[in-house]
Amino acid sequence: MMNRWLLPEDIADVLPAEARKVETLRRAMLDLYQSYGYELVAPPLLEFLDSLLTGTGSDLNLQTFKLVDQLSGRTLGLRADMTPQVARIDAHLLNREGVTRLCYAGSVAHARTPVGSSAREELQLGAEIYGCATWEADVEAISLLLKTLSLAGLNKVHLDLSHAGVLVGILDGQDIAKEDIAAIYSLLQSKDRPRLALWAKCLPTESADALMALTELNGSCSDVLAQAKQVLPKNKLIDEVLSQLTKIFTAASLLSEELELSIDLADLRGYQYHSGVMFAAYVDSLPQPIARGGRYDHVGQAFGRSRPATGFSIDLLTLASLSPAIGRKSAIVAPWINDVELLMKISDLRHGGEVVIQAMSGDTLQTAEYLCDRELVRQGSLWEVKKK
Ligand SMILES: N[C@@H](Cc1c[nH]c[nH+]1)C(=O)O
Repeated sequence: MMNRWLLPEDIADVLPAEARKVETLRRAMLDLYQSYGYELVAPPLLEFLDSLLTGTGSDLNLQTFKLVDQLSGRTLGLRADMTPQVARIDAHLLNREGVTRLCYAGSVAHARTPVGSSAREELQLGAEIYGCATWEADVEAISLLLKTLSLAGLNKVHLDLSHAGVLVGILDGQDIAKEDIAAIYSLLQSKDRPRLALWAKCLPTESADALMALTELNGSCSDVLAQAKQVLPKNKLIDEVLSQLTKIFTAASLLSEELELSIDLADLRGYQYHSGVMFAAYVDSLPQPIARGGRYDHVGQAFGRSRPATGFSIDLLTLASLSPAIGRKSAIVAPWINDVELLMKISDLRHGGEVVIQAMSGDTLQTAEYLCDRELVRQGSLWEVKKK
């Protein structure tokens, strides 16, 4: 007989001790974001596909599960990323003029398992800043990301900076179709030098050389920035890209002593909606980035209001799996009998923060999360806590 509880590939249950860890981290992070003035939002799990994907690229479309709405007959998308939804909330619903800080935590699903991962469902946690076009917002996002990792016990972090505008700057002034730019972008993402060289042949020498040089522009920030100034074309867009990267690198290097910073100008791992500085954070024992973020100034525009935007997101399930274990909470065992004194005592203890488990008949109290090291025993007419 078919196993009825077989789960789809790369979809899994989260069992008690792990689920508690995830929830403890979720609460800690949302409190942290609140202490910085971020407001919590909760966009829906499902939306009409066209609005869910407004202002994003084909990469997010490929990642999105689709289903038919029985009420409207229209196609719905199950979100694969909450960032564009939060941009919609800022652009459309809040309609504020100044800087808006929003945070969120919710499930997202990927139609295809992301490279290097073994899960198609994530508990995405993130923080986004709208209405600030300058480096302070990017640095605040990076700083909050580092605090998030540190609160989860991960202090040794490597941050790779990149910029979605480099390619635009290299191809500036060339008559190249949008689809061709997307094709070059994905070759850069996969660092496919031979096929890039074929594309480069169609470009003027300066752009062709810069495109090929891009795949080598990675390493320590100051070296890469100095080299980039020499090999990339000299135009306004490239100047802007390099000056933004310099500002962010300088400010980020002051954030933590344990932070290692590097630049990889061909590391275009972000989604196609990213438009400016992008970053990816790496920790030991995970080959793929633990968190990603960056600028996406054009998503709000697609919702009718152009707003500068930057932020980061991280999968809480992955974060919890790398975070040191939380010790088992100790608990008090009480009998399940009709006794008003006992019920009052239990209520007081729970109110005071203790875990009290009332053992039912035949209950062997096998819990992954609680260590039952004390019990409630009757002393005359009173109930007292004694060591087991
Ligand atoms: N949601 C993006 C990261 C991001 C958040 N904000 C800006 N960028 C991702 O999953 O790659």
